[in-house]
Parts: sequence; C-alpha cells; structure tokens
Amino acid sequence: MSSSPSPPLSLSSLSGLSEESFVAAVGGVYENSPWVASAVFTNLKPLSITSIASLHAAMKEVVETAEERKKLELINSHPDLAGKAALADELTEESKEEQSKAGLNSLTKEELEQFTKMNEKYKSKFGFVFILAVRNATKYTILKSFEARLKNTRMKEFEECITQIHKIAWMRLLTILEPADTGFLTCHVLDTASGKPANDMDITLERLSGTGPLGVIGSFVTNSDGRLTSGRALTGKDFSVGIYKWTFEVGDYFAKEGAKLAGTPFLTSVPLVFGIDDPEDHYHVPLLCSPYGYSTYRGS
Ligand SMILES: NC(=O)N[C@H]1NC(=O)NC1=O
Repeated sequence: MSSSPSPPLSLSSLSGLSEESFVAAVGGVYENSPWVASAVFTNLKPLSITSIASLHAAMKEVVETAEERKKLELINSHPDLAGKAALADELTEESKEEQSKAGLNSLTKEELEQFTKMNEKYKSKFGFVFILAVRNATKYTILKSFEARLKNTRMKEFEECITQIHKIAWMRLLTILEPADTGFLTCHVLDTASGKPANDMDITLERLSGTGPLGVIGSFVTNSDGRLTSGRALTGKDFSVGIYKWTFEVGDYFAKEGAKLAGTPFLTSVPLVFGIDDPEDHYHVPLLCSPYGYSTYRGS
C-alpha cells in the first residue's frame, strides 16, 4: 500500500468493501500485520465506520486483547530505526516516510553508528525491537528516548512499544482517511486584570505546517463575551492536522482599555503555537491575559 499522494478515502467508502479490499486499504496501519484489520472487519460486521477515531479504537482493541505472543510478533514486525532494512531500502512505504521525516535517511557515519549501537543494546536487553513513533521526531529526540527507555523494565518497555505502535497507527490512519466532519476550533480571551471577557481584540490564525495552505488563514475580532465574532475559527476540511499559531494583539487591546502601560508596553503581541492531532475533535484554545502575563489551556 502506498501512503503517498493518493487522495484520502472517505469513511463511508470503507463500508461497502470486501474483507480483502478493506485490508488492502487499512491493513498497513499496523506494520506488516494485516491480521489486525482482518479481525476488525470480522468484529464490526456489518462494517459501519463513522470516524477515524472509532476505527482506530477498534484496531487498538484487537491488539490489546491479543495474546502476548501476538503482541511480541507485532513489535518485531517493525524494522529497526535506521537499521539494516532501511539501509537496504526494504522498508514499507509508511515506515520509509516516517523514518525520512525524522531525518534518519540522512545520518552521518557517526550518527548511523550510534543508532546501530543503540538498536543492538536495546534488543540484547529486552529481546525485541525498539519502537518509537518518529513521524514528528528528530534524530536527537530519538537518541534521547533510547537512553531513557534503556533504563526501564522489560514489562514497562513491552507496554511502551505497544503504545507507540498505536500512535504510529493513528498517524497512518490520518494520512489515508478523510476525517468525519465533526472537528472545529474555537477561542476565548479573558482579561484577568479586570476580570472580564476581552472585547474587541484583534487575533490572527496561521497554519505553520500540516495539511492545507500555510500562512495566515484567518483574522478575527473578539466580541463582548471575549469570543470570536465569527464563532468557530476553523471547521470541516480546513480544520486539519498540523501546527497552528494564534497571535493575540494584547498590547493594542490594553492600550484601548486605558491600562496604565509603560511607554513601551511589556506585552505587545502574544503568539500561541499549538498542534491539532485529532481533526474530528473540538479544540478550544483560549487566552487568559493581563498587561504583564498570560496563560492558556486546552479547554472544551
Ligand atoms: N522501530 C520503529 O519504531 N519503527 C517505526 N517507527 C515509526 O514511526 N515507523 C516505524 O516503522
């Protein structure tokens, strides 16, 4: 199966598939382990999948309820990171893409030696392959993770590998399926200096990476409740996996509010960079601010 530019499959199109076609479509999500997709096909009959999250949950359930022996087989179905299969160009398309996104296809000789050493050390201690979802990782974070995880017990590592495998599967599903139309982004700004919603603050939204056009994708103004006058900032296909940035014009707002600011205000613009991992979910990304401090959280 190729994960490269073929258009994403709709969830509804999965429903009419035979087992063979279903496994061809999503079987590669668990590396070299089409038995996971086959079992989902049997368990979910008649096949009706309404979200990527529910398909992922069904696949995860198959793995979690499998025997230890099957789980070990699944772990060992993965290639080493920057290992022999990668060097021989024998990776699956999915693994090749992930490993190259982490820069593992352009290691120096010394870095390659470090990876080889770590892979061997890990396998001789635990007896299985080191697994890390590397799509959004770097060679530095991977090597740090090797070091930290080598200190764990075998049981903890076994569980960690399975957790990482579910994460790999989630990100693979997101590259091949069109999400359900349920996700959206909202915002709210509270002025903690006066204890009220921040009215009439300018905010811009940029997409820094991910699916869809990059750069400024929206300009907004808050209403008397501190919310965007347009309600939702992103919905539907525009609400996609990626890294985004709000810029809150906090300095202008407090100047308008008549706050006693220094000649040069302490806070001028507040940038807030955040990631959207689940395009089917509601992300509420608010700002609490005063002229001298701010914070955020993932709200609902
Ligand atoms: N060994 C290992 O973690 N391999 C995997 N990680 C990842 O993100 N893709 C893989 O193939």
